[in-house]
Amino acid sequence: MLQIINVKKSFGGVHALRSVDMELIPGKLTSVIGPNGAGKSSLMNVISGFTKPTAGDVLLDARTLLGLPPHEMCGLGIARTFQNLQMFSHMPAWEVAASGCFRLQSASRISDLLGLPSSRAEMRRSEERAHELLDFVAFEQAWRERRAGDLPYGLQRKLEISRALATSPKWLLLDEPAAGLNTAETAALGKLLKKISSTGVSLVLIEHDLDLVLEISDEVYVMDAGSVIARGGPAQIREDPKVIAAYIGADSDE
Ligand SMILES: Nc1ncnc2c1ncn2[C@@H]1O[C@H](COP(=O)(O)OP(=O)(O)OP(=O)(O)O)[C@@H](O)[C@H]1O
Repeated sequence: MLQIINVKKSFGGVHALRSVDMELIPGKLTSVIGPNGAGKSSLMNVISGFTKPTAGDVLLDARTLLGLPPHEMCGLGIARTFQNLQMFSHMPAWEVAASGCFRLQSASRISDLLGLPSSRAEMRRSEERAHELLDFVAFEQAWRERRAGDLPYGLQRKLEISRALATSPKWLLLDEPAAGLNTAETAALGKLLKKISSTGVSLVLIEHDLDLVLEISDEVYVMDAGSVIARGGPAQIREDPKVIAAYIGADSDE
């Protein structure tokens, strides 16, 4: 179980997270929604170790994740996606997916540098695995040699998901994967997330798109102004007056 215990995060006088508690159940698709400024990204950054909370703890199976370097988070089976692929923009798409495979490799740095056979075999395996994952996310063959930075939004999102899946995560944290997608792309994304969930990966979706979240989630947390204001299944959340006031009300003001 992934537990968020009494987590607070302040930036100067701004309280991005005010004592947040969550219990995320393995094997489920859990979403966190909320209006702009609710604290969703801050929460994602705390869970994934990107930023330290001002107070509180994040536990995976009763072990703290705070202060762990990225490779240890990865070793524990935690992966996250980012909203943009800036750091990979110059690489061909298939190579971005393959880059996620490297934690699984056993060839040493030295053999990498010297281009020795063990390393070359690992590279080939990574490439094969990358293409399997790109097939899994339905990333069209014709785009696989293109630079990641030149891809349309929808394909960038699929690529980012395949890169994260390449680490064989137990937990996959997704940072607003529907941002910038049109209706058809969002529907396809929903199907893909359900498919990933059905393979046993625990998904945590930070998302702005209420319809998507209510369609695909097993459990939903609703945040507003740094606090959790509701938790429940989609049907319960849809009817919750606090959610309607905070989230749908805020949306209709935009
Ligand atoms: N690095 C930062 N420095 C200062 N304030 C920050 C920082 N990051 C977030 N905040 C503030 O914390 C609050 C919560 O922001 P956060 O980005 O976590 O919300 P969000 O729910 O992800 O919003 P959005 O949907 O707009 O991305 C906001 O008031 C924001 O301005």
